[in-house]
Amino acid sequence: MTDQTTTATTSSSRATAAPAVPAFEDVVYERRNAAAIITINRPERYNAFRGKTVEELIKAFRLAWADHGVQAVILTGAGEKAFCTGGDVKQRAETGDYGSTESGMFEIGNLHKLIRDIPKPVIAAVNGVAVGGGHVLHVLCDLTIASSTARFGQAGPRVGSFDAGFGSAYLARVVGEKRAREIWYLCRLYDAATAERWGLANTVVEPERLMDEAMDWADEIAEKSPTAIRFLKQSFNADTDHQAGLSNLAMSALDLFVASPEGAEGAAAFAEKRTPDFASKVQYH
Ligand SMILES: CC(C)(COP(=O)(O)OP(=O)(O)OC[C@H]1O[C@@H](n2cnc3c(N)ncnc32)[C@H](O)[C@@H]1OP(=O)(O)O)[C@@H](O)C(=O)NCCC(=O)NCCSC(=O)CCC(=O)c1ccccc1C(=O)O
Repeated sequence: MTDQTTTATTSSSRATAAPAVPAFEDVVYERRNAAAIITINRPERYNAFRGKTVEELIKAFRLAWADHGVQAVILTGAGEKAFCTGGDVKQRAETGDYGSTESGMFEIGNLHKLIRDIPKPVIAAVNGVAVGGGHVLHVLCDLTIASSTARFGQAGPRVGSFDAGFGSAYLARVVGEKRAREIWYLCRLYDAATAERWGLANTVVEPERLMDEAMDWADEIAEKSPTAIRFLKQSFNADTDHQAGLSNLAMSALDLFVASPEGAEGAAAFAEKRTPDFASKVQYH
C-alpha cells in the first residue's frame, strides 16, 4: 500500500491503460485488478483530513471515474488505528481552518457528492476508527466492510463542528432516525458488531482479512455489467439527491459556526486535551 508511482499499477487482463497518477502527499492511489484503492495516508493524525487531503481525494476519485478499467473503488486508511477521524482538529486549532489548498477552498461537500456521483460502487474498508467527517465518508460509500477492531461515531458536537447535510439526513436513512440522533447527540463510539447490527456495515472480518475481503467484493462486482451497476447506483442515489441541497446549506452554516467562539472552543479544547467549555461561549439562543 505504499505505491506512489506516476502511473497506476494494474494486474488484470480486464484493465485498460490507466491514467497517470499525480504525486500525492496525503493519499495513495493504486490499481489492483479492476479496483482503484484510495488510501488516506496521514496515520500520524489518525488519517484526519486537511484541505489538501480532500483535494487529493477528489483527484483520486476522478482518476477512478475516468479509468474504464476500474469497476469499483475501495476507500481505506493507512495503518491499523484509523480509517479517518474527520477534519484535522489540530490544524483547525492552529490556523482556524483546514490549511491551504490549490483551489483556495475546503471542498469536503464536493468530495461527498463525488463519492455518490461516481458511477461505480465505492467500498469503504474500515480498518480502525471512523469518526466525525471520516464516519460521514464511510456512510456515503455504497458498501462498508469493517475490521472487527473498527469503531464508529460522530464527534462534531464534542469538538465544535457538525455535518447537518448528508452527515445527518443520509445517516438517518441508513440507521433510522432514533439511532442517527443518538449517534450525533451523544458522540459515542460504537464497535464493529454494533455497526453491523445497525446496518452501518455490510460485514465484519478479522483485521488481517480486511483488504482481501474488500478485493473479493470488488472482483465480484467487476464480473457484473458496469452499465447495469451504473444505473442501479444512480437509481439508489436519486431518492436522496435532494440532500445535496441540504448539504450546501449545512456547509455554509458550518463555515460560520467553526469561526464562532463556540466552534473555536471545541477545536482548542481538543488540541489542548481539556474539556471544552461551550456553555460560556454560546452566542445563539
Ligand atoms: C479518534 C479518537 C476517538 C481516537 O482516540 P484514541 O484511540 O484514544 O487516540 P488519541 O490518543 O485520541 O489519538 C491519537 C492521535 O491522533 C490524533 N488525532 C486523532 N484524531 C484527530 C483529528 N481529527 N485531528 C487531528 N489529530 C487527531 C490525536 O490528537 C493523537 O495525537 P497525539 O499527538 O498522540 O496526542 C480520538 O482521537 C478523537 O476523538 N479524535 C477527534 C475526532 C474528531 O473530533 N474529528 C473531527 C470531527 S468534526 C469533523 O470531522 C467535521 C469536518 C467536516 O466534515 C467539515 C465539513 C465541512 C465544513 C467544515 C467541516 C468542519 O469544519 O468540521
